[in-house]
Amino acid sequence: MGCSDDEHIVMLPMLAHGHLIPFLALANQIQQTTGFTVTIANTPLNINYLRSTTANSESKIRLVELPFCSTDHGLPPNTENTENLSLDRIIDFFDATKSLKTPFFNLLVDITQKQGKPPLCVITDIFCGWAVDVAKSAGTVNVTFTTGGAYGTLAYMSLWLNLPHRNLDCDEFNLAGFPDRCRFHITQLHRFLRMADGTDSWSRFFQPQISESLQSYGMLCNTDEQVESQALEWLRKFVKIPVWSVGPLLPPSLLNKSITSKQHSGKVPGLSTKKCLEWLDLQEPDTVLYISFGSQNTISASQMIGLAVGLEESKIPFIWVTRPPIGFDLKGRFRSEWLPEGYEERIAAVKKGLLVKNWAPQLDILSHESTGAFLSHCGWNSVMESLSQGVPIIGWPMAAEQGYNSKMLVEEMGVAVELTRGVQTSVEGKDVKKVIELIMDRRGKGREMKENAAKIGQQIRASALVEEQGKSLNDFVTSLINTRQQQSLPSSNHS
Ligand SMILES: O=c1ccn([C@@H]2O[C@H](COP(=O)(O)OP(=O)(O)O[C@H]3O[C@H](CO)[C@@H](O)[C@H](O)[C@H]3O)[C@@H](O)[C@H]2O)c(=O)[nH]1
Repeated sequence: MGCSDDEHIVMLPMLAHGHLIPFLALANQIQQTTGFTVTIANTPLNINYLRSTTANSESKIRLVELPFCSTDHGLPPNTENTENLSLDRIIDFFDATKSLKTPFFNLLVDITQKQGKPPLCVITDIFCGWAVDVAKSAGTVNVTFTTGGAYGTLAYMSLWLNLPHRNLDCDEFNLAGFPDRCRFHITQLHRFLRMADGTDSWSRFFQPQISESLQSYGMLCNTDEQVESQALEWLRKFVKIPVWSVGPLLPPSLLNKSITSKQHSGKVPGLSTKKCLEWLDLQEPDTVLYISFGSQNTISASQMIGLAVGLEESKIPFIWVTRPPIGFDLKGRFRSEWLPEGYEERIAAVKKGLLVKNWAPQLDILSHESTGAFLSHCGWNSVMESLSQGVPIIGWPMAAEQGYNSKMLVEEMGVAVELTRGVQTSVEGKDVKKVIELIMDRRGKGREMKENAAKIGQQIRASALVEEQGKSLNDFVTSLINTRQQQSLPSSNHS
């Protein structure tokens, strides 16, 4: 490869749970594959969080704090993460992250002085387009990392850069980067994107950050060449910079399918993990519906009632991660009045349902043999975790690129059915019951989805092995080193 292990790569994830974790997983892969020093920079509370998740592991990743004061930007004290921020404030928070520019530059200068050469590259989030210039000023290059998949990332970028839904009379439209057959629908767009016109605060943040990030040396995408071959082809054409697929970055515990409470993922299970696994052990294989909306989303109060009614009427066993509905403190106490009267007692009495407050051991649940389907907001990590276990999905996309992930799962992969979109729709018990019956049906459409998910699951588990991802990472690192060597040659050698 023509490289030495004294190389250094510096990473900067966006300040959000769904981004920190894939960055950490990528950092570990790079470290294991290349032996390079890898530093992750972020704000103090996020570094603390990363430190706590790596405390008992062998991780050799360096974690460096960058100063950030949320109140300087009119945000609540100690806001360093999108979690618990209302949607209206998220764009102010994203905007505030641009203040990391100077501390990040100073970190690169410091590393350069100590090592006698600049880092090989910096790997930053797709929302940190400003890092392209910072990397250049520090004598290195920026590589942009998308924590989403190829299809979702392409749709997200193209929509923000082109705003094709503006000035249209109909609700369906084509999108640059996709073939004509992939028609998009206005309801697949998040509320803020739907209203964006290029002058609003969301456009003013996303348009320059995305277009600047496309000036990077290359892009890393959290997906696999086999799983998203077509979408990767479209993405490469659109971004016009090299794209390396380095994913899906899944925890090793998911790579061996099917565990029960007796052979759980290795850690000593916490109380909630133990409870969930023991409950799952009581159920028949492939019968349980798992319901969760990721790390930071919840649904509206009326949707919660509709979902509860549908679950009860369908009579299937389920585990539901419940959070206070929209408008209430997400970390607050869950009140029984948010569910139909006597609900929790009734479902507990018939041992049909388990409500887990706020956070569940998702990986353990999805890899349990009793789990048969997942009602999900279609965040990319949830999608890959579910499919890696051959578990088909009921889509309920809410924000970010989730609507496009869901579209791909339904139209391209045949592994999902959509229940609804967003948090403003009305969800009726009978509609919930209908999609559950469809996905749990082990004949017809349900069986087809299950079989497709099983096939994709095999591909994902094979490609998520360290050696497989190592190939793509080696390729990426070799390209960086060759480019640096070519650039340091005397100019006469270029001619
Ligand atoms: O009760 C829970 C809920 C979530 N998780 C874990 O939290 C992660 C959630 O990630 P994801 O499904 O991607 O959802 P978000 O946290 O909402 O992810 C954000 O980041 C993703 C990656 O960029 C995007 O695809 C999403 O749209 C964006 O909302 C997964 O690893 C889950 O296993 C749990 O372990 N327990």
